[in-house]
Amino acid sequence: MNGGKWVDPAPFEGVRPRVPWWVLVPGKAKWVAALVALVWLAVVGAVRLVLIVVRYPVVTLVPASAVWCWWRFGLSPLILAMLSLVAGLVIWSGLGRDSFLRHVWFRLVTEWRRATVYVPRWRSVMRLADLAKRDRGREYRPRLRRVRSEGWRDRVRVRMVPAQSPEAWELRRDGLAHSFGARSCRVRVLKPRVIELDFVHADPLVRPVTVPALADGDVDFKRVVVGRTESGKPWRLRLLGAQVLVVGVPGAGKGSVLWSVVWQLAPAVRAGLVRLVGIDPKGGMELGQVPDAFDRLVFGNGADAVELLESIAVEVKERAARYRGIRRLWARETGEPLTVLIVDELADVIAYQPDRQLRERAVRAVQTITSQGRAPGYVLVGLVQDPRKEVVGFRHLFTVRVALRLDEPQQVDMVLGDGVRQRGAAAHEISENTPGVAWVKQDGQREPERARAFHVTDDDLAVLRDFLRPGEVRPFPTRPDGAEGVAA
Ligand SMILES: Nc1ncnc2c1ncn2[C@@H]1O[C@H](COP(=O)(O)OP(=O)(O)OP(=O)(O)O)[C@@H](O)[C@H]1O
Repeated sequence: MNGGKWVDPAPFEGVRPRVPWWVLVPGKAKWVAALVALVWLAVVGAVRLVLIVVRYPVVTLVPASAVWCWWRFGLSPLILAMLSLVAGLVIWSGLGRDSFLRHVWFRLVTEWRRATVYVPRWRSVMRLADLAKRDRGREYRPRLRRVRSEGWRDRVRVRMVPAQSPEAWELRRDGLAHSFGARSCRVRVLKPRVIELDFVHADPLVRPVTVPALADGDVDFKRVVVGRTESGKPWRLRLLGAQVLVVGVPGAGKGSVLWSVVWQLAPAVRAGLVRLVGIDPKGGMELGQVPDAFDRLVFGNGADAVELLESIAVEVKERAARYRGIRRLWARETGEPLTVLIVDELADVIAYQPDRQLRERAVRAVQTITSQGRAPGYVLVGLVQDPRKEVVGFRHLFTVRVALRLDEPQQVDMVLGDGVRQRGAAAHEISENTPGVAWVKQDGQREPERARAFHVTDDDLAVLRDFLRPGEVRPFPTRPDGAEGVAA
């Protein structure tokens, strides 16, 4: 009222207070919900803690035990315990270097590198490499999962963000390697959305691999050991049911792959289970070193070589016809030897032969052997320097491809197939100082493997010659009871 006159009050302009939704929940339910949330947080926290302790025991358990020991017993017992621990580790490293490295040293390096390299740099590298994405204000960043150091490489597991493909990582391999202080980086797919990055710090194949002792014994033709892979496992080369192409520039070590195969097959050759046939267009410089290993051997790339190829192609067809409907793959029960045809410098026979007719006959025979020889037990191991299409036009018929040192990156694609170089198979970067090192790709296996063939020295070849002396070679096993058919 103002002098008896009504004045409207000013409208209320205050902001109506907004209360969170849970304030409206009845009191009892609120307490129950809070309790459930607390228990949930405690469980998640405990699980995470256990995971951290299991994954990184050194940086968690050692300081925790030290603090407990100090608190419980005092400083002197702690120092004594530490000294005993160090002494124990030194003795362990002396007695069992490998187990010490695996269980102690590499674990330490793992935890050190995770804490000092990967965790601190991860976020910024992901952003700068364009591997983290933003959508409606939210950042999607690849998750850094388990890290495992093996001395020469760090294996870093990553969970990709949605809609990301491994190719996005393969394209950034070099940048990632530089960012994390590694010499190179390779990408492997583990399962959907999870990949593993190999950050390589050193080459574990710098030292030559010596051949094992020659001894009679069974040879598994699907897994013939011809060297060592970079993870320290035997390099197993499939021969049975495969055709093998070995490519490398001069001096890359093709000879060592060839002789590693012969070395491992030698007991089977002596037992008559394997028949080696060889063509050496270089006049016998290579295969002529152990001529007794071969059932038939031709030096040169002329008519003799072509006739040999044609006779093998005829055998392939004849054996395939006999096996048809009875067996799908050669086995020793057939009583017939597995035939391994080794052609050193295949291009000399099928591409560089100046006589067109001879060349075409050789190509036809080699194509027959590679395309039909798998089931009846005929394996071609072909070695070439130049993988171009004009030289080997039917590379796809070789199911196992070995790329030793090559000159150009394009040659790697030619030998190993498209996309394999992108995953890290850099055969063109193999050092001249490590002959025998190769990238191997087998059909049906996504990831290529890096390995080094045995170093078969002249002395080893002398041992091989001795082992395969003619007197020692037994006759090929005849078919059971001279039967025409083949046992199933
Ligand atoms: N696996 C290996 N480990 C260590 N040294 C090797 C290995 N393979 C080859 N070498 C060495 O590298 C050199 C060249 O090897 P090799 O003659 O086998 O190469 P290549 O590719 O067959 O060459 P070319 O095409 O000229 O015949 C040789 O001195 C050999 O001793």
